[in-house]
Amino acid sequence: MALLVSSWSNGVQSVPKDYVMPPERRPRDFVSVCDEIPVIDLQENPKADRSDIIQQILKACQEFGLFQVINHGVSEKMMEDMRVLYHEFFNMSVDDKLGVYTESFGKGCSLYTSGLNYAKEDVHYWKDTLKHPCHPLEEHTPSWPEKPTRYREDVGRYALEVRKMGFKILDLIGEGLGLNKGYFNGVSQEQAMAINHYPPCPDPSLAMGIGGHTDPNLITFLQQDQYGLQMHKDGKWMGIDPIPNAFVVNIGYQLEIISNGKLKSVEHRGVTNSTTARTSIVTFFGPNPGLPVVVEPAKELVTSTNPQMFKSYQYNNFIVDYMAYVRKPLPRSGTPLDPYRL
Ligand SMILES: O=C(O)CCC(=O)C(=O)O
Ligand SMILES: [Fe+2]
Repeated sequence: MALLVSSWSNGVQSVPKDYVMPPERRPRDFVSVCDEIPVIDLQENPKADRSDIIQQILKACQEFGLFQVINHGVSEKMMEDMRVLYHEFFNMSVDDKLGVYTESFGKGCSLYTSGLNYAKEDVHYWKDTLKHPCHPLEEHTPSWPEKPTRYREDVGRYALEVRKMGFKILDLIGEGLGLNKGYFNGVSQEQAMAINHYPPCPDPSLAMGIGGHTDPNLITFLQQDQYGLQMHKDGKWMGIDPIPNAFVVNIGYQLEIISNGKLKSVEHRGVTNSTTARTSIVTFFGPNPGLPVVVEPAKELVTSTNPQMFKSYQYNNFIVDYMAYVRKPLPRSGTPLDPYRL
């Protein structure tokens, strides 16, 4: 438990040496917040009908692999309740957190620190994460934290609301790509949450909250309370403006493959700051990583002028390869998509 950054970092004056990133992995240059990242209003009105919204989403997924949504249907009250709940969670006593604490990332519900393999890392990330599966709820809520006492009920309701929003957005993407309605149902049975907590860091220029990575799943929805998220585009890191009550939506590897390369997955990372703790509440949709779900470019998108770009494969195998890739020491060559290209 002593390992959790939130349990030892309060008041530290300097970054401990096993958290000081080598120069090439530091946040480096000042990164400005990018105001080109699309903010899409999901509420249909006379000015923005469904086909307008679909076009905006597709364009954003092709150019950026990431966008923000507002008027998405998840109530502001519920988003605020989540912020308060997780603030309380990460400020609980060590004893209260012990029930879900694990030495490293694992299956089921776990509270762990840094990256996916603390023991084997040469340098650690300035982050603690609580993560757990969410669907179906009845199967997973018994493994969730018991404290704060409202945790299971409130997070359960949030997970259902985010699920509705998620499928609404997937339907819009599917319609825009010309896929059969419900195409994504078979590749989005898994819904999981990761709540990342980045305590204030005495020198954010030396440390990293979460290193650059691309999500392996289908699509990700992120709620954030402070600046810290950055995306990599055209060789540069760009900051993402935290808009109150918006969700950041980013494309994962599976959606890039299913769209036969039309939609782009996006590399992103999280930096720390010296004054305020930051918490991101992240929901991942994707195939079940424990099952041999077949993923491949949608047949509708493969034509003689648009030949198939990726192989057909089983998602459980993809995840094994992805985990092996992210556990390799840096710098790594290639990307986890390379072995799947045709
Ligand atoms: O905390 C953030 O802003 C990024 C989190 C993230 O990328 C992830 O959990 O996959
Ligand atoms: Fe991510």
